[in-house]
Amino acid sequence: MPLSKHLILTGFMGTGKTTVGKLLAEKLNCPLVDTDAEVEKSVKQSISSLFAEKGEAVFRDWESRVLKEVLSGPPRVVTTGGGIVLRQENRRMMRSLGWVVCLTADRDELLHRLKGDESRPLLQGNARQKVEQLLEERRGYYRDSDWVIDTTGKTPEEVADEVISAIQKEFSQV
Ligand SMILES: Nc1ncnc2c1ncn2[C@@H]1O[C@H](COP(=O)(O)OP(=O)(O)O)[C@@H](O)[C@H]1O
Ligand SMILES: O=C(O)C1=C[C@@H](OP(=O)(O)O)[C@@H](O)[C@H](O)C1
Ligand SMILES: [Mg+2]
Repeated sequence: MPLSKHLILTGFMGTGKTTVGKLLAEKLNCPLVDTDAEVEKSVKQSISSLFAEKGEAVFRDWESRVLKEVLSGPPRVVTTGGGIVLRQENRRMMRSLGWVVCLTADRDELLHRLKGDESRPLLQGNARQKVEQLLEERRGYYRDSDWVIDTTGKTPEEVADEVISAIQKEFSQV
């Protein structure tokens, strides 16, 4: 199904953006891009090693650059990193060029999904404390979206179907 605008997934780490985005792209038969994967391709290193070598600010610059480039292309399912909402320019671009669907999940479910994960530099160490602090800092930004979908207790497949039915009215305008 052709999209008339980007379908952008935002939300905290572990809410399932990357997983659900893949299912959405399959179900809608449309192209998919993940901003983290694009950053990794551009810098030719993993996000963890980019954070370790250059720090978060350099990652954020790459993230904004990649978002701008992705959103200037044809409509796609766009999965983002959880911190993309931190910059106002990113939030503005996403709201004006796409439908923004924010995924959420209960804190305990996030911790369960992310347990033992070593690929997310911001959660290394005391993950519970870091999740709580970052959720608190970002809560307002995540609310700035067209739809908020709670994924707690749902399979990725169920979440993808819920996203599709939420935006169905808009699809029929295509
Ligand atoms: N709805 C879900 N229920 C259970 N586990 C999930 C769900 N969505 C994602 N996961 C798992 O949680 C982890 C993080 O998912 P991921 O898609 O990478 O999240 P994000 O991109 O939002 O950080 C993965 O191990 C994934 O398999
Ligand atoms: O929330 C964040 O600041 C981040 C989320 C990660 O993406 P996911 O949300 O896909 O895990 C990745 O962009 C990076 O580790 C920073
Ligand atoms: Mg992801």
